[in-house]
Amino acid sequence: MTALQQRIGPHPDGAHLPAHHEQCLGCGVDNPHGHHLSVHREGDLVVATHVFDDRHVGAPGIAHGGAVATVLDDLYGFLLYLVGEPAVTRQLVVEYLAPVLIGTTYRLEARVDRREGRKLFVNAKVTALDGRTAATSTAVFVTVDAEHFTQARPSSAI
Ligand SMILES: CCCCCCCCCCCCCC(=O)SCCNC(=O)CCNC(=O)[C@H](O)C(C)(C)COP(=O)(O)OP(=O)(O)OC[C@H]1O[C@@H](n2cnc3c(N)ncnc32)[C@H](O)[C@@H]1OP(=O)(O)O
Repeated sequence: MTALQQRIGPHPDGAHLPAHHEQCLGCGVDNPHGHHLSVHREGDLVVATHVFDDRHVGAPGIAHGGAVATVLDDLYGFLLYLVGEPAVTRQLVVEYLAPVLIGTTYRLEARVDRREGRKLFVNAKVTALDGRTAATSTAVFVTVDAEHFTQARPSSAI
């Protein structure tokens, strides 16, 4: 069984979901520049509690918009464990409703809205603990076969 197949699951409700791989910018524990996202399943949602730190600053004290997009993109990547098929981002849209503050705890959640053939229409939001939504997002992922991930270099990482 490949590492990719092992990650497909199934993953029961409440389960912690495994990182895409150790070096993943979003969730890999061995990436020193990464966000070290820790994600679990809540029903049809994938959820993370996340704090952006000084490595991800844009304007002083505020998370860089690209860092927020990175984390959302990676969070969507955990929905694939629920879908049970690999897919990649074709389109990513982020609405920045309020500054995402460095050193502040946010709840991130994502879900699959609908599927049309190979296309997965997904959405997400970033919410402060006081309930205010700082960002919302939609994305289109397209399912791919395992060979998609071996184009860049031979690897069994994912
Ligand atoms: C389960 C376990 C998973 C394990 C985890 C895995 C690792 C995950 C890591 C996660 C890390 C985080 C995530 C990352 O960072 S993923 C990394 C960033 N993303 C990429 O590198 C993807 C690069 N792009 C590609 O490789 C190709 O373009 C793909 C493979 C995506 C599609 O090229 P392909 O030639 O195969 O397909 P197609 O061009 O015919 O298009 C297919 C369909 O899509 C429709 N379409 C196109 N655009 C749009 C749009 N904007 N709105 C709505 N629909 C759109 C299009 O009309 C067509 O529809 P239809 O005609 O079929 O009806």
